[in-house]
Amino acid sequence: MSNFSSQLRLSSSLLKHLKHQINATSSSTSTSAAAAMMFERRSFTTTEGSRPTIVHKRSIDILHDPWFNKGTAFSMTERDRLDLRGLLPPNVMSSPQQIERFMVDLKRLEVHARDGPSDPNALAKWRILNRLHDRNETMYYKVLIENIEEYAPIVYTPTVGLVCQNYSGLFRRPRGMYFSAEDRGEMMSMVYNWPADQVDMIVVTDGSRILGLGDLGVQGIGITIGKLDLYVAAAGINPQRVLPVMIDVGTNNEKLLKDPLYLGLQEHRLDGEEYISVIDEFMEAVFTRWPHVIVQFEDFQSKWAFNLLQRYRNTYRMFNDDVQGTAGVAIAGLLGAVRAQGKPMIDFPKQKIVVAGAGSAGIGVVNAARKTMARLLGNTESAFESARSQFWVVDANGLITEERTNIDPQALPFARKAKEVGHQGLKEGASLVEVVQQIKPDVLLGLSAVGGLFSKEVLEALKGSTSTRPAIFAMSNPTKNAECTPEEAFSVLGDQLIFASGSPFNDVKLGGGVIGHCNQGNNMYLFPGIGLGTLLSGSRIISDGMLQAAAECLAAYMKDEEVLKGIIYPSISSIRDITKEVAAAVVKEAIEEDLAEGYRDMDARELQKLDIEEIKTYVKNNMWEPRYPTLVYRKE
Ligand SMILES: NC(=O)C1=CN([C@@H]2O[C@H](COP(=O)(O)OP(=O)(O)OC[C@H]3O[C@@H](n4cnc5c(N)ncnc54)[C@H](O)[C@@H]3O)[C@@H](O)[C@H]2O)C=CC1
Ligand SMILES: CC(=O)C(=O)O
Ligand SMILES: [Mg+2]
Repeated sequence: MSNFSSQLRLSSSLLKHLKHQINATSSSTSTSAAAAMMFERRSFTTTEGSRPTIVHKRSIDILHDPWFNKGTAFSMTERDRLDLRGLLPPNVMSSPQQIERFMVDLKRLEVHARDGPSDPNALAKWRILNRLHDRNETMYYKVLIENIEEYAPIVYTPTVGLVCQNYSGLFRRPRGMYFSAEDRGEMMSMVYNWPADQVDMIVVTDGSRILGLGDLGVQGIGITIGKLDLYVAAAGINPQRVLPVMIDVGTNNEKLLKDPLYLGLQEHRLDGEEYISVIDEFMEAVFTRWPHVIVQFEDFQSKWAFNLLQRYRNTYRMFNDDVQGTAGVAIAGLLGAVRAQGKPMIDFPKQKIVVAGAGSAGIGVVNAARKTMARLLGNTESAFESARSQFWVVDANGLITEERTNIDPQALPFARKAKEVGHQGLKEGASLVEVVQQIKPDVLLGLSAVGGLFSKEVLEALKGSTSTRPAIFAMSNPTKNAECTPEEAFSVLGDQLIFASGSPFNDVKLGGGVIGHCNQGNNMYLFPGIGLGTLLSGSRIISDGMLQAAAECLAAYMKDEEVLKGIIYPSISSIRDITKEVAAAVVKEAIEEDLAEGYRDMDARELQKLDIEEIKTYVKNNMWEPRYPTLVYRKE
């Protein structure tokens, strides 16, 4: 017998012996010394029969202790008793249900792997990374930062979409906080269940529109985790100071409402004043505990995205990523498309832009693009008014005109006059292909969540574009929801096309050594810098000027020679550098607008003295790096 296997046999017989001792004699005086030591190490005492187990830890420490953790099976009274409220999804599961959920997920793995976006092993890779995240945060972020190009598509779009769709099955250890409609009146105390005294960045969702996948209810927590992974990897926000939040106000997804293994509240979504009061309570609670936190709203259905943004943006440090982050990234790309035509920036207000999708993202983009055009034309009222006529917005019911009944107030400023579009050979509800045929736009931008919307017919129609380099932004996520693929687009429109997509695709080889570049037009190039810049400036709010500065910085990041090749966004491998630049631009603007109140030792007056290079150094020095700190033990 080898030395190793004899040791194994010895230790297994010792284990058997210990087990026997523990089972047989937990109340007996003859409990073995070894078993007693084991009890002591685990810091609990146990008693026989149905008497409770005494634990000497609470809250997150219990969830992280495999000996005590019951996961979703903690009853509501236990959750209250042990300060666990908010640290678990709201639906209490029985032990057999937990096991069923685990088994269903285990069996589904192969199916999901086949279902995966572009990488058949994407979900398996996510699981491996997630387990590392649970075990060793520093190492996890080191791996992510050093391999960001390879793993951003796993922790973020597209795989994060698949993760959200299957979150009830994938859920193992909780991450982040859950506030549910059942917690009304309790949130102010619940926030103290979170173990960190300092939180810099919260990403919150209500799960109502996750990427282009619709209402995923409580499972939407996955997107907040993915976004915060980028905050750490790209912006160097300390991972101990980020908090993903899910506000579960129910779901209108009928499949989830009927799924016995669903982890969220199984009731229809709250609406109206009831809904607003939950979000108000959440905002008040988090800003009471962490007055300097920044809250990023993510993937709220459009009606609430705009409403909540208006409600909070002048009182709290918050922004809506889908409305404001996406707009900035689109502006940078649209300006890039002008440069790629060899034209000066002042030509931007002449661009004809057709937008498919009038939700939070589409309307956010047209609003910001209109303001940018107006600014380039002198920022007058008439410039703002005339810029409106550069946009044709098409939604599920076709071209939006003033003849539309029940028009969404957000879309109203972009509703075309019936007479005007009549002259263009169009009418209310005209189809996308008709609009493209008649308008011959410079840019076709998709934020519709409809995969394949830019059909062959639409792409053929774009061949009539009056631009020398027409541009397509197929920005919907995840991959399956992209309005078209780069292969489809380049095959019809040829090598002069400028192409960007929301989720990553490979470049296209067009023959003769020519490359059709696929840019990733995703708000990930801005939101980390907006958050970091706001944090380090200590700005009270996030102003339009700060968002504009971020977008202009991203646009200016690209060199002429890249842009002329059709490369309008940076490679994701430089996301940490671009984020530093964006954050510095945001800090500078906050200082100029007199909003900056300072951060830690850098007070408002010190900030005022910094030039842009010094601001960049200040930003860089405040970005967290994944290095192991030296640890020292001290007795309590
Ligand atoms: N690349 C990026 O950085 C970002 C991408 N997005 C993507 O944008 C998409 C939309 O997001 P939201 O605006 O919040 O969603 P939403 O659901 O509020 O809006 C979707 C819009 O598309 C319209 N639509 C549906 N079918 C259509 C059709 N056949 N033709 C034209 N329009 C159609 C709807 O009427 C609606 O106006 C999602 O897929 C999301 O992933 C959102 C934010 C950032
Ligand atoms: C990228 C993003 O925020 C979205 O697709 O919703
Ligand atoms: Mg989003």
